[in-house]
Amino acid sequence: MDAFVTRKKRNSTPCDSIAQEESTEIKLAILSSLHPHLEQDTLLDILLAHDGNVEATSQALRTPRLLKKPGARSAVASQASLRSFAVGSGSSDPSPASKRAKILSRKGATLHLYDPQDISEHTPCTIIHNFLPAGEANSLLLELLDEAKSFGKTTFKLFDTVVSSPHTSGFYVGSYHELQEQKHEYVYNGSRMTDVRTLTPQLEHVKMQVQEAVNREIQERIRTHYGGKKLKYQSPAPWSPNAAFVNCYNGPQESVGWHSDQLTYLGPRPVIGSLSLGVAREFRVRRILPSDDTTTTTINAAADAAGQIALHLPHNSLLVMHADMQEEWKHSVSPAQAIDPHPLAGNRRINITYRHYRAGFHPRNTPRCPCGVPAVLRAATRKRENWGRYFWMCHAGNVPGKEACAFFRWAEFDEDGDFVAGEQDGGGGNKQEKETRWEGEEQKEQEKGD
Ligand SMILES: O=C(O)CCC(=O)C(=O)O
Ligand SMILES: [Fe+2]
Repeated sequence: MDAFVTRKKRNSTPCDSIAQEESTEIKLAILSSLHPHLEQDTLLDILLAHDGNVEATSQALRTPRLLKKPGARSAVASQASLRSFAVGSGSSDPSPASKRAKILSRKGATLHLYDPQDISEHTPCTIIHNFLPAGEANSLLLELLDEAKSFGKTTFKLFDTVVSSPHTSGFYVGSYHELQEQKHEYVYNGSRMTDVRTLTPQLEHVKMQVQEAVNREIQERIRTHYGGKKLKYQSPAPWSPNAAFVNCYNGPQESVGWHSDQLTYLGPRPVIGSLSLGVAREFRVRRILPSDDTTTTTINAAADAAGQIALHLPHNSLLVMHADMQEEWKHSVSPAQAIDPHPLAGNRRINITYRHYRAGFHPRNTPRCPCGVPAVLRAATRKRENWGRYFWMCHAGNVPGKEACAFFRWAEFDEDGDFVAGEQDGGGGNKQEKETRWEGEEQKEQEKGD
């Protein structure tokens, strides 16, 4: 960890401000892995109180009397239903929507939403309770509890520290051919996946039901939230999942920290169908706020943490994360103080995220950086002027024994989120020359914007 904490700042590159934003997430990931029983908000508060110093924060957490009192602590606001609030309020403000917006904008508060209509109105998600016939949900739960016995924790390298996710997971694809491709061509956090499985007949069967429901919800979302037109870069093709990540959270302390799902293989504006089984847990979402101040990373992080919304995901609920989710919001499953055991699962929660890996984003089609590791696709969220743009960057920093290089390239897509002609870069050719040219151009572009 020392290497990370005392890491020297690199020379200014186009992705420096992005790296700074990332560093708060990384610090939180390290702290989460060292103190898995603590909520991300608490870790963030204490990290801020220790000026962003991970080592001091971790030391203080090991010795509670050393804790600096954070200046502004997160409040927790519980609101069973925004609708009942709006109806019951005697305020002179005529618009229920503006009343809701006021509650939602309360900085530092966590708002608990249960009602599907509230969730759909105020988050980029929709929820369907009692999604599968009860017997089918139970049978899938039992099968996946059994599968989960052999799941592992995802570990990844963050500078000199190997961090492992505080839950276990398994990855499933549709065919043996896809399984081989996943093992030998795809790269996650700089490593290859060794445990890839084929979808069980039950996972396949449920996939078809999820597919139908998600496509219906996408159309509804377009009608009710996007003014009748799909989002720019959202794929116009029907959503057809071809992979599933299955997560197992064994006990109240198992969790997943704040993140957005990787866009690298899903492409921009992806939609994800997420089915929860077993113990009910809290799924939190918060908006990503752009910030134009590159010097106060920790303050930005605090602003970022404002206005969390907690959704409750009971057994047999399908959550659709819509196309406005990954680029504009982050999500997490926070550790719970207490849970209600489930009759079949005990303390365990199973979550299946069905995803569509786009053929155009197969690693053979996407840029590789000079270190030979496929580049990672990210949405620019740091600076207001770059909002809505995407970039490819080196992910070698997460490969054990490799240093990240300075590779950075803005990504360009057509209206439907496919690469524009000439952008594809899987075939080699004048790759090095092209990359150097791109980097130079983007450096200039960035300087103009600063
Ligand atoms: O467990 C969940 O509900 C969410 C899991 C998740 O965010 C993920 O797998 O990326
Ligand atoms: Fe996720």
